[in-house]
Amino acid sequence: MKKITVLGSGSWGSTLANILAENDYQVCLYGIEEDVAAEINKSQTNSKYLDNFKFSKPITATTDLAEAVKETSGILFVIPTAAIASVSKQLKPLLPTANNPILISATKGIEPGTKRIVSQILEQEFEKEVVDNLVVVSGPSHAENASQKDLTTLSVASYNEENAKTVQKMFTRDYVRLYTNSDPIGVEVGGAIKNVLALAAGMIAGKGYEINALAALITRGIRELALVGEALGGQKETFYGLSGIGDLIVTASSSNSRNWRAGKQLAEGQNLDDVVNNMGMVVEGVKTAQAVHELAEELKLDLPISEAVYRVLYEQTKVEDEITNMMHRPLKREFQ
Ligand SMILES: NC(=O)C1=CN([C@@H]2O[C@H](COP(=O)(O)OP(=O)(O)OC[C@H]3O[C@@H](n4cnc5c(N)ncnc54)[C@H](OP(=O)(O)O)[C@@H]3O)[C@@H](O)[C@H]2O)C=CC1
Ligand SMILES: O=C(CO)COP(=O)(O)O
Repeated sequence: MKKITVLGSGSWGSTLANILAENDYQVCLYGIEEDVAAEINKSQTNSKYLDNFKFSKPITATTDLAEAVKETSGILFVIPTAAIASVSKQLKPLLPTANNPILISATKGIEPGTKRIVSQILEQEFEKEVVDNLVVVSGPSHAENASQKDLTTLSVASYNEENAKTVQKMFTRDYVRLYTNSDPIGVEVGGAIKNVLALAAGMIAGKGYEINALAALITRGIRELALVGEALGGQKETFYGLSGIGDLIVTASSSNSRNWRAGKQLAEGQNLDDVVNNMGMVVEGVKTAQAVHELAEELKLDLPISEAVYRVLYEQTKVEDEITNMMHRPLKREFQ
């Protein structure tokens, strides 16, 4: 039985760990919370992050990184973007060289300040050849739904096609279908930027707007996602696939989205610190909104929705004022 290490014992880490266990991998889930690891080892549940969920086949959990990666053949990153650099630094001296484990990232975000996507963070922490073999898994997939076996599709992207095919097989189930993709940058950027747009979707819902507004947000939003994605080196068609428009649809239309819920709570008048602290799970769009703002300034990109989200988060502007301003922008052609 091949061992796979999953870094991150939250909702998505547990869901992906379960799929691997169902496919007969020996799964070791690493996290920083002793109580979560103890519960998983005792009862095969993770009640802090997933309701009505039990691992289908036994897995083990640990807070010891060295134990987690010992003799592993694959390492899956499912921790928040903000933790990728520090965990990679701890991981580097522990990496088993004998079996050269495949690295996989399911984390979705852009780091503010450095404006790095996850693969660029990993590239600076590990040798280049490690990252050339990296596989990115992303797409429309709420943990709450996939863990209950809702039909789920994902992109699996790598410059190394063999690795992409290997990971495609690792996660394939009768309820999970994956498509290989050779544009990891486009897949990563789509997965990160949709979180900012999902915050906006939650904000319009919080102000009582309905399906017309949501359709406008998704359609004008995908334009922003594609603009940033192309500027960062992604391929246009990727943004109209599962990791782009697909993930934007799921995240902008479901109350299972942490980003959508955060946007709604902000529009209802809660402050950002309370929203983030009370969520109990990572809201990646909050930091990514700052990174996207920095990218918009540097690359001179016109991103009205993302910039409105940034101002609500970091300049305390009111959602209703941002909506009014958006609707009163100069009239223009749909396609410039
Ligand atoms: N949830 C979902 O449906 C999906 C999430 N994703 C992406 O997956 C990533 C993880 O999300 P999700 O599972 O929802 O997040 P959660 O908040 O549910 O879980 C993240 C886990 O990582 C832990 N963690 C934080 N810092 C560290 C660290 N330094 N070392 C080890 N563990 C750490 C957290 O612990 P603590 O809580 O104590 O901080 C928590 O257990 C995000 O990038 C997200 O965008 C992608 C697809 C679907
Ligand atoms: O990435 C996700 C779904 O594909 C999860 O989005 P949230 O982090 O907003 O819940």
